This record gives sequence, structure tokens and C-alpha cells, in this order.
Amino acid sequence: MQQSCSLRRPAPETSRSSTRSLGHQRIQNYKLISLICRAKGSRKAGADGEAAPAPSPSASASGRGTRDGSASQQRKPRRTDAEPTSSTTAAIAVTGAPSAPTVTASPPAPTPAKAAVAATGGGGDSQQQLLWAPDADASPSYDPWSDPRVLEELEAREIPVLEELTTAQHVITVDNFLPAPQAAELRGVFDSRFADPRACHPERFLWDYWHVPDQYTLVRTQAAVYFPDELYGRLEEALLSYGEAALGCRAISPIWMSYYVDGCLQELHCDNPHGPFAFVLSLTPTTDWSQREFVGGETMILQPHVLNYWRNYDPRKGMELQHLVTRVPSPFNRLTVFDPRFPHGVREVRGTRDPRKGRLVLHGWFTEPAPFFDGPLEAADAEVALNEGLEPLWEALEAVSGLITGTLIARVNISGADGSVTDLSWLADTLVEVPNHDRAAADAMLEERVLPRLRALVHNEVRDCLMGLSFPAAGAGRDTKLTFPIVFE
Ligand SMILES: O=C(O)CCC(=O)C(=O)O
Ligand SMILES: [Fe+2]
Repeated sequence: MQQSCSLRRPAPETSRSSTRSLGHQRIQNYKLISLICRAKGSRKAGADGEAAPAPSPSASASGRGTRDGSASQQRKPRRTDAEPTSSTTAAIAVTGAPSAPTVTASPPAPTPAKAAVAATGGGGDSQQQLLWAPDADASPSYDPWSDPRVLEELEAREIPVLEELTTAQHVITVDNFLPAPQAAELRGVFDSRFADPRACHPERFLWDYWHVPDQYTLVRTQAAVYFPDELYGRLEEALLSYGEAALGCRAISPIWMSYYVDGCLQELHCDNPHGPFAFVLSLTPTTDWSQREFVGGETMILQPHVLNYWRNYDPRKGMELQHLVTRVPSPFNRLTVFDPRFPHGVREVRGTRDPRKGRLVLHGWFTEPAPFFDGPLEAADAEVALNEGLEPLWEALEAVSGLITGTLIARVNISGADGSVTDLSWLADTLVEVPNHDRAAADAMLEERVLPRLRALVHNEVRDCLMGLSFPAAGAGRDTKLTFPIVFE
């Protein structure tokens, strides 16, 4: 959805003592500008100060662009004003949440290989589980890297086959996202304001009936304006904490709240510039989606194989909506996180005209993927080691420039005792090989090279580089976590 307007409140200034942000100004100083790998020949991100996906026009006016580097050093994750393959892998995962998450989806088990990979994903304290991998029937796709003839030939030519180290995840759901009383309180505000349709009070008039013909029809407001400050603050904090811990994103866009009654919908669209991850937190009044008092209302997201349709085309198979679109229900207190580059929308709601019975969601984007340290190692002390250590990675990634797009976020553990990197986990991976890949394949053929498996190449380069970094030992002897996002435009 386009953010045509935004309301700002100052970013909260209280900081988590153990969390330090490099901040965007600092990123330029640290030369981490190469975080964004652009297509060959285009300018490098950061050359003119932009170090993250482009925000919407309204965002650049008042958001990231105004961020002060020095002040942001100690700032905790924050809200910004910033307004989704060729990958043949996709997954719905359910992540651990503060209040005993429940897994409601039970799609087919993943293949052993994918499951093994996913078990190492999710990093940090989160307990990310891969619940769904593409169904071979629904998304027929040929993977040369598991074709025994290809593997045999490569082996004969002594060409190593790189393994993917993570599974791409384009949709994540977290049930019971907020502590139950907090979710109930938010819902309670909405219910109380609509309780008596004849009562007239200022809060009734906070809503915008948003109708863009053939595209969006819904009723929306800004959550920061709608909710009492304290309640809004806790909501924002919960989303910021999740974004930082699970996605390496240190900010969120202003939170929209929208309700959908009969006829409301969002037609397919893509939110490419708004941030690497979209979120939808449902306040729809039922935890059992089948008990809702309307039909429709699911988030619908085009399946990866559809975006690669001809490559996977099978003349013997027809397809219906369920094979083309993933429909994600929004039961009460479910957080859905998805890759907003994928064409997506909201299925038309039918059956109720009462706001209290309709679909109600809080939504926006996680933004500002940026490196940050959590622990005793000071960013300033790590600067030189980080810059020098990353040089070979940027050189290696030049090779995939323009051939891959998406976000890869790793978190490493830095030993407090000797500054070595002892462990790496993957927080998020939305990397997708782009069709330029065909051109690269042709080039490789002409040069008698074998084009590597690009996602795997990136994973391996990032892992090898990060695991090889060496930092100064931290005084306190305690370990430090470095969260490290790489955005490929
Ligand atoms: O409400 C949803 O499920 C999706 C929202 C969305 O795509 C948007 O606001 O751009
Ligand atoms: Fe959207």
C-alpha cells in the first residue's frame, strides 16, 4: 500500500543499555556502504548517503534522511517514516513469541534437507521452525543442483557444488504475538469507541475511508493517533523488539490500523521501496479464523513459482487459486511478516458492515536493516577490524551484482575472551536469483565456466568472511553479538 501521508512522533530516546547501533551516518564512515550491492555499472549505494532500500517520497522528506549519526549511536531501535522468485524455495515459518506461541498451520513437512537448514535458522533466542516448504505438486520446479546427472558431471570435472546454508523465507507467522492482555487492551479501545453507534465523540472521526478505484478500499487510521500514548508505545516497542531480534531491522514505519467491512480489499500490489519486510498484526475478533463473521480477509501472496511461471510450466497440470496464491488468515493476535516485493493483497471481505465484526489489522514495514552490536564490544573498537575484514566479501559479492536480490541477515557471536567469531546463525533470507541469471549463464557457457548456485555462493561467502573476522577482545570478557544485514537491490 502506498503511504500517502505519515504522522511523526519523536523517536523514543530511552535506550537499551546493551544495544548499540552503528547508525546510518556511521555506516558511511565504516564503509559499510557496500551493504547494498547494485547492478553492475550503477552507482554504489551510500555514495550519496543512502544505505538502505529507498523510502517513499514522504519518508525521504522526514525520515531516514534526517537521522543524526552521532545521536543514533546509542539509540535503540526506532520507528521511521519510511513507507516483495526466481528462488524456488519459500517457507511459512512460525517463530517463538513472548506469550507461548501456538502453531496453527500444519502444512506438509519439509524435505529433510530443507528442514535441517531451517533448524539452524532463526538465530538468537528465537525458535524458528520451518513448517512449510513448496509442495512439489503445487510448484513444479527443476533444480539442476539436485539432478544426479549434473552432480555427476561436476564431480567428474572436480567442480565443488556449494550448498545453500539457509532456506529463503518469504512469509513468517507468529501466533500470540503480543502478551494476551496487551492485545486485548488494543482491541478494547477499538470496541469501546464503536460501542454505541449513536454516541458522538472526537475519536469517532479519526478514520479515513481510503478508496483508490480498482486497487484499495479500506478504512484506515494512524495507530499513533488512535491509541493512548502509553498503549501505543508498548505496541511499537513489541514490534521494534521483534524486528531487531528476528529480522535485524532497527526501525519500523508508522503503524497503520485498518478495518475491512463488506467490500473492503486490497488488490495485488508490491511495496518494494517501503522496507524489506511487511508486517500485519491482527486484532480481528477471533483466534479461530473459521469463526469470523465474514468471508475473505486473508492476506494473499503470489507464490514464488508463479513468478517463475514458464520455468516451471507443466502442460499436464492445471492450477487454481490455491496453487497460485498463498492465503494467510489473520486470526486475533497473529503477526504475519512477509516479503513485500511479492505481489500481494487482501482478499475482499464480504458479509459484515459492522466494524466490530470485520477484519482489523495493524500494519506497516520493518525498515533500516543495519549492522549493530549487542554486548560489551564497542562499535568504535570494532571499526577497523570490521572494515578490513569485510573487504574480501565486497569483492566476492561484486560477482553476483545484479544477479541476486533480497536481504540476508546473519548474526555472529564474538568471543569476549579473544575477539574471534565463534558462531553464526541466519536470521532472515529473502534472496532471489533474478532472470539476468540467464545472461550470466550464457556468459559462463561461452567462457567455459560453470555458473555457481548463486544463493549458495552468497551464503558461503558471507559465512566464510564473517567467521574469519577477528575483533579486539572485549574488556569484560563477555561475548558480543553482531547482527549483520546485507541488502541486494
Ligand atoms: O493487511 C494485509 O494483510 C496486507 C496489508 C498490505 O499489503 C499493505 O498495507 O500494503
Ligand atoms: Fe502491501
